Amino acid sequence: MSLPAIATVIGSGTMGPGIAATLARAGTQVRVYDISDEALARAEKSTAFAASVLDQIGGDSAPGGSVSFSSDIAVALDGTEFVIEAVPEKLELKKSVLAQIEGLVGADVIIATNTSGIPITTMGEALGTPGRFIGMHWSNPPHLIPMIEVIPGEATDAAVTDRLVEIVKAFGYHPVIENEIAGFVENRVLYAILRECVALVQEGIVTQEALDTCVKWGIGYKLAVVGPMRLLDMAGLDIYQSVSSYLNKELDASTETPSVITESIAAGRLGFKSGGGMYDYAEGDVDAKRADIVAGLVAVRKALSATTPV
Ligand SMILES: NC(=O)c1ccc[n+]([C@@H]2O[C@H](COP(=O)([O-])OP(=O)(O)OC[C@H]3O[C@@H](n4cnc5c(N)ncnc54)[C@H](O)[C@@H]3O)[C@@H](O)[C@H]2O)c1
Ligand SMILES: Cc1ncc(C=O)c(C(=O)O)c1O
Repeated sequence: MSLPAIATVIGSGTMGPGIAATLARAGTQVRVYDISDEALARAEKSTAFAASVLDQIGGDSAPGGSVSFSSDIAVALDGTEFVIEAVPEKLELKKSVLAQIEGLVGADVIIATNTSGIPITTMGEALGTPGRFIGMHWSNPPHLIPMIEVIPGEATDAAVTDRLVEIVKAFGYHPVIENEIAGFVENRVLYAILRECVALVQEGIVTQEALDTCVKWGIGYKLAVVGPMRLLDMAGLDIYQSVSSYLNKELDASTETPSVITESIAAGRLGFKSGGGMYDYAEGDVDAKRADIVAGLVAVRKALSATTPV
């Protein structure tokens, strides 16, 4: 199982640095490109931080890996074997970036996208050679969550899917191959959970602190160890039938983004990145919370690696 010798990450915001650090630790020379010099400067720091977190997890660090940063896309793509696009989730922007990439790389270079759920076939329309294009959906934070959704579009060559699975396994992550569907699998499940959680808080059924406690120490902890399909076996399918027969029709089924979210965004409250969102954060609180989350994820990942994969 071999990794690409040289890979390029296009877009160095929330996701790019952790992706770069993960591939570099496995031995790949990673080039990171962004249109924003400020984003590149921030990414240098967050890539170094992600690398230090990977040291905490332990495991092998392959020789030869490195990360370099460039504001010149031609430099970042020169000689590359594998490209991961991680620019904002806007279809037209992604299409134009993909076309730009295609014009600068060799015909055999795989182009992957980290889209959270835009159909791969739709994005692939931007390319003259869509057979080389595939979804590679990392979960945030990408250097800590060792699962990647692999989503071929209608035009993706089977050999490209096979090669991506090989690459994912080579850096020690679990590849999950899926048929194409909007939102893919992980975000369909996550957004079903988030829709119900936000509705319960917005309707005043529960405070957000109590909701977070319930999910973290209840289903969150449990689902980290037992997947939903096996949880059904653990609970009993008859129990699921009884409860779902009266509960499913009560669950939130709204199709719009809830007002508690749109009003927060309108007020400039986006979460950690703006210093406030669902919660308020005083000076230093965001860094402390991020450190707490990283420590928890490192500990849980170590514990889970001693259990069966499914
Ligand atoms: N944030 C998450 O939790 C998460 C998780 C999984 C997947 N994703 C997906 O990954 C992708 C990136 O998300 P993110 O959260 O890192 O976004 P982000 O907004 O944090 O970062 C995007 C970066 O792309 C750069 N950029 C914009 N236009 C560009 C261009 N033309 N060329 C190069 N760089 C450009 C921006 O300057 C920015 O630094 C999106 O498709 C998103 O849906 C995000
Ligand atoms: C809220 C939210 N939306 C999308 C994604 C990934 O595409 C994530 C994540 O990876 O955690 C997320 O939390």
